[in-house]
Amino acid sequence: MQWNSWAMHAELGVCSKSRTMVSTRAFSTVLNPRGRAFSLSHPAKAQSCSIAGGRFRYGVARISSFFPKLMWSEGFTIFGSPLEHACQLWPQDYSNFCDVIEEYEKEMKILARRLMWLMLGSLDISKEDVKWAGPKGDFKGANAAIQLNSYPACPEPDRAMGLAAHTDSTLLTILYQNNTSGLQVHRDGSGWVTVPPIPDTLVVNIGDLLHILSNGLYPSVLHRAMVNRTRHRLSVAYLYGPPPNVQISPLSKLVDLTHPPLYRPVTWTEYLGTKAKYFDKALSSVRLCVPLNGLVDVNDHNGVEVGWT
Ligand SMILES: O=C(O)CCC(=O)C(=O)O
Ligand SMILES: [Fe+2]
Repeated sequence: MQWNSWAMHAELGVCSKSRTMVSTRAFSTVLNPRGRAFSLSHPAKAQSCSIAGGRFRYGVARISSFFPKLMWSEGFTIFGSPLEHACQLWPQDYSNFCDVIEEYEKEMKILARRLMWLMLGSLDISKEDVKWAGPKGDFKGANAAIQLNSYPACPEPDRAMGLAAHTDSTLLTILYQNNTSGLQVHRDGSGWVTVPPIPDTLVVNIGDLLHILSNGLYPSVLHRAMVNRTRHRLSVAYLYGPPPNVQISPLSKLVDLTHPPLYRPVTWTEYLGTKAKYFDKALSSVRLCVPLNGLVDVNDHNGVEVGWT
């Protein structure tokens, strides 16, 4: 199978079961501006920053600290079960939110594993080649988080940015967008390309860890989110990564004399720390040598301006 390496539209009919479509539709209820998460009062959202040791995080994008201006967005990050926080945010009625998140998480985990093996299989990588995937190749120890993003309508969309250009620190990210455009990916030669929402379709973005694992054969995708003058945009990112303390390095089958390992081994935990410190220079900070084709990492943005005016 030929994969488009910058972003893939994963047709749900092919890659998953119809239950995932139910889940994505249910998001309209739990995320709708007049519905749930983002309609909470500011104190309630702020409170969710501080409960239960950061398993549920509300706030501005983590990458905000690298930019002088605030981004036009807010987000909830959910690690593991949302139950404890949802109980506190909606004491009378938390089960719908939890049910949708938990069902979605279950479906995404299955889809992420399938996508991993489709992509690795295309490189001739089999279960024996990825020890940390486990004897059954089910990536049992894999870790994931769900990131709910909200981009309110913006009166001056040309002067604001929803989410500035970045690559994800994941193996892959499976993205659901509501019916409002905003996601753009960067392609060499073409510049910023809009990835419009297509009903019942998810977008798959390659993250930095798959870039490392594939020794650059699956380059991570530089992407950003624009805002809209009249429409409130919502997106849900399923951030999929390896077990936090497993060393990720270029797979030995992909390395030889003419294809030396381009990156040193790094754990997800370590890489997240590196990203928090170096942001767009994170991937090159773990690079061992320049690829023979001379191309630098997309994460270095190939000279692309990551800010906005
Ligand atoms: O909202 C989007 O389309 C992009 C979200 C994103 O890039 C992220 O959550 O990392
Ligand atoms: Fe992202």
